[in-house]
Amino acid sequence: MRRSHARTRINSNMDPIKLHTRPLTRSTNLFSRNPKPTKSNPSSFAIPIALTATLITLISCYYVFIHAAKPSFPPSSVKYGVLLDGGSTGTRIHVFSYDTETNHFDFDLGSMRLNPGLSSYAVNPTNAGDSLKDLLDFAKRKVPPAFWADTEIRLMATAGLRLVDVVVQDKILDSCRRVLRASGFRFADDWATVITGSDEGVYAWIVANYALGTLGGDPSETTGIIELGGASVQVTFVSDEPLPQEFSRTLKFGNVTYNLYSHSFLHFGQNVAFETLRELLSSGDFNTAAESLQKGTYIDPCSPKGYLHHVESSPGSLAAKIDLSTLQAGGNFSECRSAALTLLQNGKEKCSYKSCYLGSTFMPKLRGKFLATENFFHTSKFFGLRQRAFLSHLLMAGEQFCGEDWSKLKKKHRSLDDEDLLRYCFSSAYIVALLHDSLGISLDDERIGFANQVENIPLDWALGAFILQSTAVLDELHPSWISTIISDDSPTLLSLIALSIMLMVIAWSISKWRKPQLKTIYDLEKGRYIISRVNR
Ligand SMILES: Nc1nc2c(ncn2[C@@H]2O[C@H](COP(=O)(O)OP(=O)(O)OP(=O)(O)O)[C@@H](O)[C@H]2O)c(=O)[nH]1
Ligand SMILES: [Ca+2]
Repeated sequence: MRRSHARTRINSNMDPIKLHTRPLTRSTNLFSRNPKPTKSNPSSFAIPIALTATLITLISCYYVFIHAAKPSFPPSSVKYGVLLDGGSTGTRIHVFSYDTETNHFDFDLGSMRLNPGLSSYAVNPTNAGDSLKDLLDFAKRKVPPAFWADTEIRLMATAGLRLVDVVVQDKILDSCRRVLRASGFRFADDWATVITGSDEGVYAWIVANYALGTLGGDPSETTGIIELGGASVQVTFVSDEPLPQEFSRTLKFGNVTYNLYSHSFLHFGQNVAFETLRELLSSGDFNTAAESLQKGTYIDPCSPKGYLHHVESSPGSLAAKIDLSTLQAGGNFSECRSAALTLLQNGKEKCSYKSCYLGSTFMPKLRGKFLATENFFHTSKFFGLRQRAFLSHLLMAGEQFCGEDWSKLKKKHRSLDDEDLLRYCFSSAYIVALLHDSLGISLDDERIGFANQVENIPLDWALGAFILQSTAVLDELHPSWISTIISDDSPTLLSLIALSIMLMVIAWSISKWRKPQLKTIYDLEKGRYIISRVNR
């Protein structure tokens, strides 16, 4: 075939390949009129199709006969962890897992809470361990038995036990150690301890920034935490101020160093603060603005009018029952707020640091964004506030609640028991006195987010402790995209499908690349069709 002639006449950049076809009329499109079907070269298409079919068959076989058939037994790369959080109002057990291959944490294997807390065993400390048994049974239902012996269990007690005399603390912990040794999980006696408030704050900071994806990133982009617990308040955030050693924590994640201020303010937790305030009011040691109506009775501005006080015990301390019958409910938000502020500022005159915002304890100026958790969250949720709500909204809601008559409040909130409903006058006033009057957060500042979780990650300091315990190098902590996108039950299968799709695309493009682009053209000189290759 004359290449040059064929080329100039038909299309100069075509290399004709010789094939017999039928004549073409003038008006016909070069490609129409179904020329006699040319016998295509089977090898040019069959390869990618065969490859793809093989791949899909293999994957289906894998999934049907291997993956799906195998018992739901976690891979050996999975490590379980059980952590008991010994809080002042209750003890809760958390079961977590961590896959050392995918860096993937599973936080929602379950948690269970039992009230009251360990500190309520101060009067009979040797029974404290028995309070853990139901919690341990719960954990054993979550961890496969084959993993129990390798699963570490730790008890970390917080403010509730910090308030108890050290001798009693040890008796309570020994009773717990006895039960934990016999639990079937892996346990060592020094894994049952009262952790420092500073550690508690650091663990909470870790889980918050892990959940926000800022752990391992720029320190100035991290988020601080303020946790209002039952017996203590934790404040932890990155500070660029020089910090006295007792308040300073340095954390390294990968090549990033975080200089943290971290402190736990004991007695400032909401439950203990409320009990302390009412104790002071009932003994007449607290000069509130409102005068008592008759001798021997005192106004309680933090309880809505019509609420009847009764004899109360204070969990977590050795104190005997307090007689609150001398109190008369006189719900008044601003008076409750100023009474709360008096509590928070108690001892400020003894401040020996550059700045003390709570009592006489050092705290640098708050900087950046904060997540306010636990009671901050519960109270904001009760008043229906948005996550990033202004304190001014809480102030208005608190004023209305405190000023409402108790009988009306009970009708409006039938599902809540009296003690739960009562706390919202004090908690709203206490939070404004804490965050605005003491820490200086303005009433219209959006820096504060009220939350107890970020997406599906609970902001439990226990989780932060497990994260530290499970991973040596935290900067790998943030899970890779593949482990966050793919659900836990089929990472392998989904990645195989992703792989096969990729291979199919590669196979297709190879076939396209190798398969010559052919055109059917009519060679006038020869009076017949030929198929020619298109050059790129
Ligand atoms: N309003 C409200 N408060 C709740 C609810 N559940 C728990 N709380 C309170 O929220 C606080 C829970 O914070 P936690 O940190 O768990 O308290 P804790 O661990 O027992 O106390 P600490 O030892 O100080 O940490 C406690 O003051 C509880 O009384 C709830 O559903 N509603
Ligand atoms: Ca707590």
